[in-house]
Amino acid sequence: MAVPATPRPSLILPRASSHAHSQSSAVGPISGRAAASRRHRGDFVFVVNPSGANGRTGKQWKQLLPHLRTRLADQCNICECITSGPTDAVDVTREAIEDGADAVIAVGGDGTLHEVVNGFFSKGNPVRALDQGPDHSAALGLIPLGTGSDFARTFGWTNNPHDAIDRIVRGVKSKLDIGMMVGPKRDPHFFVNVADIHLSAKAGYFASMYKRFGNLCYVFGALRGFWGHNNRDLRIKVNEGEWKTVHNVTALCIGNAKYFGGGMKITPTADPFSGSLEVVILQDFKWYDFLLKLHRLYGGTHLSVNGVSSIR
Ligand SMILES: Nc1ncnc2c1ncn2[C@@H]1O[C@H](COP(=O)(O)OP(=O)(O)OP(=O)(O)O)[C@@H](O)[C@H]1O
Repeated sequence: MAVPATPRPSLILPRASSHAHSQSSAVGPISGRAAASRRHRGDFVFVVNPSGANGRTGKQWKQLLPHLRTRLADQCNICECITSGPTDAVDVTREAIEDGADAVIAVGGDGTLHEVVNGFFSKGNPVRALDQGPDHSAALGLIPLGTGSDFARTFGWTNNPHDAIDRIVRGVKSKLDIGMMVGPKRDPHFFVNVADIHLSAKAGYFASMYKRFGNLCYVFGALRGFWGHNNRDLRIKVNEGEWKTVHNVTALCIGNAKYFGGGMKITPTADPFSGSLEVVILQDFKWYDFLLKLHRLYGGTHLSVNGVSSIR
């Protein structure tokens, strides 16, 4: 699917679902001071995870808020929502959009962003404002302040919140692909970065115990994940092809964007504006293979390593 190339988008509009279609109701760029006073002031909701980056997100947010208010004062009303625990950001986002928010901005890491993205949907459908016209849409935004903040890396963004505020003030928007996961009985679940199965999913789980070590938490999490890990045969089907068995799978990663694990460029050719996903499969990896090939993972040069394959 052709998507206009937009340099470094600051606010991004999720496509309605998967890669199938795009919303036509993108809001235009935020205009200058004079025009802003004549037209609707946007309501921007900042969903902040105070526990992100081992508690650093909450502290940074407190320092940032006065600056943010000054920078955005002319453009929008600012609403601050501090999450109370896991999954809270999903509900807060849904409520904000139903109440007519013009943008919901995740403040934190990839976990917070993931919850905010899922708040844009309910039972697989885009959430809509209750008393705005059908043309109204809410934008997704990000102030990356997490441990890994891996989604932001694909755009070359760092954890510098002042840069993020500059992007929000500039107000450039772009449509973004969103991946969709459908289980046998559950509502669809959406992802914007990398979805993964088996060892790397365990690594993400265990990494949460080592966040105090910064990005290294993902390396420690992976090594912990290898403890008692068995590579497994998986049956997979890609792009409406035939089902095939892939033997001794260590991890299977489906990338809409390039990075996970605190800077590992796991799906190096993924592009969230391309309309397609990249699938990378690691086969028959042991913990020592992971350590020996770690530099290749960080550099995104692992696709030529034995036991690694990529499908688009
Ligand atoms: N108030 C809270 N207390 C504890 N946990 C929370 C709270 N709010 C959100 N969370 C959970 O914290 C998880 C991790 O947060 P987040 O992703 O922002 O930071 P991080 O893990 O440091 O960053 P990254 O995922 O980029 O490495 C989220 O997935 C969310 O479920």
